[in-house]
Amino acid sequence: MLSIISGDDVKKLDAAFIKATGISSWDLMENAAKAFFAWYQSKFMGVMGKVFVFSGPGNNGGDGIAIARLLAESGKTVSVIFFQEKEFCSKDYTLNIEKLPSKVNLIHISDFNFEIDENDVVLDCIFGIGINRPLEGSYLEVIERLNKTQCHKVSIDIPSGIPSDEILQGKAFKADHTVTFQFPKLSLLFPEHSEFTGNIHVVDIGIPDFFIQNFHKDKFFLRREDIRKFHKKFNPFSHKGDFGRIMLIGGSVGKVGAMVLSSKAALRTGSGLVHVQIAESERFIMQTAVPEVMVAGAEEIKRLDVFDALGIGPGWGTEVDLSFYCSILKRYHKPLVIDADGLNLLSKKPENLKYVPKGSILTPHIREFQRLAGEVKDHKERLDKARSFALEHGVYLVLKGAFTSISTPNGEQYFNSSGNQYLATAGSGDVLTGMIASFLGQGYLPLNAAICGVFQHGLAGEMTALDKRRGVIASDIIDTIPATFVDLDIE
Ligand SMILES: NC(=O)C1=CN([C@@H]2O[C@H](COP(=O)(O)OP(=O)(O)OC[C@H]3O[C@@H](n4cnc5c(N)ncnc54)[C@H](O)[C@@H]3O)[C@@H](O)[C@H]2O)[C@@H](O)CC1
Ligand SMILES: [K+]
Repeated sequence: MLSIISGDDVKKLDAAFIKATGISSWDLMENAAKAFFAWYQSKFMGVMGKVFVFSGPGNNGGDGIAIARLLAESGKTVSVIFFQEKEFCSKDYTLNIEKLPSKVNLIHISDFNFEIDENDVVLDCIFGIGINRPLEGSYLEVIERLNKTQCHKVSIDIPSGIPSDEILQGKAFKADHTVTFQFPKLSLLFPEHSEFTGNIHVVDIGIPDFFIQNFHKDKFFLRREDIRKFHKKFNPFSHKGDFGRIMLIGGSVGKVGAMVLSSKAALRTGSGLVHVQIAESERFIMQTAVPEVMVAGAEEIKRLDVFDALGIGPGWGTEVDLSFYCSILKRYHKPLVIDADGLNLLSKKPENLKYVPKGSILTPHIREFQRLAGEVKDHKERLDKARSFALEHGVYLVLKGAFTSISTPNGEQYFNSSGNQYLATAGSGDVLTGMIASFLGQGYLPLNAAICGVFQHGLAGEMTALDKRRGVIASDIIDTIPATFVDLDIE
């Protein structure tokens, strides 16, 4: 898990790391340049064009000069386009200029002719996380011109113009890829910036995560290698009961498909027993579609304590009797999952939030969260609101979207790295509800259930998109859930 720290803290981190290890700031820049170079070799090997490195006056520009050297040494034709004479640039920038081989063309921006081919590569090293005001003057003109140029575009650390932790004011470089150092900067995860960041890649520059955690402890980026440790181990003596008995509640007339998807997803995630409570008239559809589920009668709804977890909301409709809903919330004393209409019904009467058992997992998408918690001006404010909502109500708030965030009752936020745009398909959220409820029913702590559910849902989306792309439907995601256990090597 990578800690996400603020731009201001990165400077303190660098200083502390340099002091503790005795390495120089130049060495750290060299690590960054080498990490980028390794990424470039793996991803851009086949791109034969020239490389244009646009270098600003700070350490982001310095990274660019060091990268230009490594690329030139590997045989690439490289030009560095600079804006400021070295006297006005950072110390490590200047040191790197002195090490630049003579075969690198060093061109002042005012002398550059912008003859860039489609196959060429532009590296954006104009500004990094040290940007402290909107772009203007020649920086703005150059970036606007580059944004209109057809070629491969890669931003180093962050697209120039975007601040590390805030929403962009004004213009920024539009990259196809952003290669960011050590951890993703918070602003790279904002939907407002997706047109600038392109694909985001995190490369390691050798600062151990425990070191970074000294500076910040409440925002984390979840990666594939982190997921195993959140999983529970089962053994050959485990029986059906160990895999949990869950109850899913929802499925009004015409919307029972949502429960078909949730219950199948729960079974594919490993639940031992899945009961559903749906509109009586839909019973036949349900049992035909998923013979493995048990359709609950009214008496089972009375005895909620026998279930290891509940999942409430998929396809429930908003005409549900609120006193029935509240009686479920009041009588169940363990964490449960609430999604879709289960959330919309809470938005109708927010005072009912007090009946939601502590540690429950709420899974709104952006619009559902807005109904629940009110309007926000941007994603930064939305994340702040998600954090305070989780703290105030003692719940885990899974805010769905690209880089789904999980806000916890103690103020932490976890950002997911798996998934793609193809998950935005009808029923995809119902699948996630089934998966999280399943893990919860298997005895996972709520945080672990949310993390494993969110990550594997995204991973299933990635795996199924390999041969289906925009043709992915929710049923494909369900079919791929078992393969995610294999892929992650989880028993
Ligand atoms: N630990 C890390 O993350 C490391 C970061 N490094 C790099 O260092 C970068 C940060 O370097 P800096 O702090 O020097 O910041 P920048 O390289 O972003 O540039 C800051 C400089 O630009 C000026 N400036 C800011 N906004 C401006 C604007 N709109 N117009 C004109 N001038 C403007 C500032 O006054 C300052 O001189 C990172 O983004 C990364 O690329 C690496 O070199 C090594 C280690
Ligand atoms: K940059």
